[in-house]
Amino acid sequence: MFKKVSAYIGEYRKYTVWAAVLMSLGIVAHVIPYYFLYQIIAPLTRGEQIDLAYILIRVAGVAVCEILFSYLYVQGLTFSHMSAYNTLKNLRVSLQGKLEKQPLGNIQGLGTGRIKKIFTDDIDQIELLLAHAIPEGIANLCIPAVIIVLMFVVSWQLGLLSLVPLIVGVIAMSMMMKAGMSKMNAYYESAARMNNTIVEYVNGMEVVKVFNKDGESYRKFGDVVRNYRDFTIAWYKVCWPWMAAYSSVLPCLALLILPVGALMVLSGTIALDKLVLVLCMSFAVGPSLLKAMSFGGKIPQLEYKISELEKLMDHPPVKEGTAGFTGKNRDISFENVRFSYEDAEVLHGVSLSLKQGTTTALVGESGSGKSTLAKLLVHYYDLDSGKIRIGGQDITEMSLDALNNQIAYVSQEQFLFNTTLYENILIGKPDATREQVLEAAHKAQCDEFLQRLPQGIETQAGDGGKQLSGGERQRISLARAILKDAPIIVLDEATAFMDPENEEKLNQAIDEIVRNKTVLVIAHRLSTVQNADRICVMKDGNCIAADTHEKLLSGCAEYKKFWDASVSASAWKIKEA
Ligand SMILES: Nc1ncnc2c1ncn2[C@@H]1O[C@H](COP(=O)(O)OP(=O)(O)OP(=O)(O)O)[C@@H](O)[C@H]1O
Repeated sequence: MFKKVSAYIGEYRKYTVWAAVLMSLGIVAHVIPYYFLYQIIAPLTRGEQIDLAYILIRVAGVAVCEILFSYLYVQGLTFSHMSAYNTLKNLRVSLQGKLEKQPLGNIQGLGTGRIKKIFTDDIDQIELLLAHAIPEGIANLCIPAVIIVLMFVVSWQLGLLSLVPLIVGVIAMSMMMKAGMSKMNAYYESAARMNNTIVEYVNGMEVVKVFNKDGESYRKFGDVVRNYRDFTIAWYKVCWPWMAAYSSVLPCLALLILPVGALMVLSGTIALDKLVLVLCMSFAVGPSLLKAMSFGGKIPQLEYKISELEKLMDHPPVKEGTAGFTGKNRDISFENVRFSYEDAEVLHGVSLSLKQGTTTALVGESGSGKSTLAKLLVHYYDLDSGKIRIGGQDITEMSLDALNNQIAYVSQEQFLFNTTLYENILIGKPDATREQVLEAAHKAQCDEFLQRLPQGIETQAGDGGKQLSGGERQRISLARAILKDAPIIVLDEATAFMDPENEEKLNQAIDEIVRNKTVLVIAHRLSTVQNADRICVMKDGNCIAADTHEKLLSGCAEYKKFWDASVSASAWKIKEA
């Protein structure tokens, strides 16, 4: 576990070592006062006289040691926290990099709540390991070990006795870990379910309010919260008795040493001042051990969290090459593409070619695989078999960055980041000038609503872009794609939220963006794609025909059926009463 985490410490490893050294020295400073106390008490037990100066010097010694302890401990904590928080930063950055390269399905499969929990809460818990458990735990274990050795030197019998609470404490702690482990996975699974459900509930609040006020979603919410409560209590219940056992046994070393030591003094086995020395030392053992043990109890939880993190990090990324784009042009070919989500194959050997500078439309029933084909082109997933090439180059040979530079993808889900609309458009080309951003917004027909907004393009998009309407979000996404000016454009239902007037405007803008580009467009309304150079008809995960609108009308019954349906739908009128 430490090995895995320490891989992310990097140059801050030495800070963790320094932290352990400083904290150990701090604890030595914390233990020495017990020797000063012994120096005050021991002469009294021997009936010797001590003066005020003798006592004051030792009291001053105690004060200096405690100040030194505080100083060293704080310095140690400073080092350990610098190391810990830099490691957390490295972990988060690395996790983000790895997530970006994973198939989208893995990420979506885990659920937003769970990923959020791993990114924030679970990684934060590693702070406990690096900033406290390792340096403080080591310090708090080393000192009792040294003291117990010293006890053996003073009196092997009392040294042996000091091991009794230690052994009982370690047994209680390991029993607690064993019992806790059996409940821990269920507890964390339930925590992950609760997180996912809460995120789902908040995202779907609108639907819940309209359709489901007393229904399934509220029930599901209540169920996961109750479930989490039950697992938490069950977990604590099995741990508490053992926790109580080691918490009460470890600090009571003096209670054992005093009666046994008294008997030894009476039998002449040990001098009284030696017993006092061992007693004084025993006061320093309990608190340190208790602290070290408290970290021990957290280790299985950390192990679980780190393994969850690893699962996320170690999942194979999509196959990515290292080459840049070396295709000879921007022709695109899908060659016998097969693809499955989990075990269900949804594309069964699709072959399709798109000529550079032409527009190809994908049409077909809902669920026929249009969006999936588009997502495969932008390499969100690896294929089961087959190839996708751009200009003859297999997309798996090029780096994701290189592929990304070739394609602007406007998907069905128009996600905007919670920053200004300007910043949202700028994502398309981070080094663009303000004029270029405004120009892109203008081309995407954003002017009309930007003028309405009090802060125009500097308006905040809100959480996920919720401040804007669906159509407005779509236009901002298009502006992003226009700014990117990539040679290949993928438009997935790009005009889905448009009213007829806006759709007309947007189609003009799209005509302008797509000029001289290789375009793959998905649209349900056939009227929007009838002028495409080629239309590919998808059915049940197959491309059953690919041709021009006219040729398909006469040669493809499935397309004719779609076309007739779309013509009759556009002729629908709501009857006046
Ligand atoms: N993330 C996913 N996990 C599992 N199955 C999925 C996933 N996304 C899509 N599918 C399934 O794959 C099939 C193809 O879906 P896809 O979204 O590509 O169809 P589509 O033709 O674009 O549909 P629509 O026109 O409704 O958007 C469907 O059966 C769908 O249920």
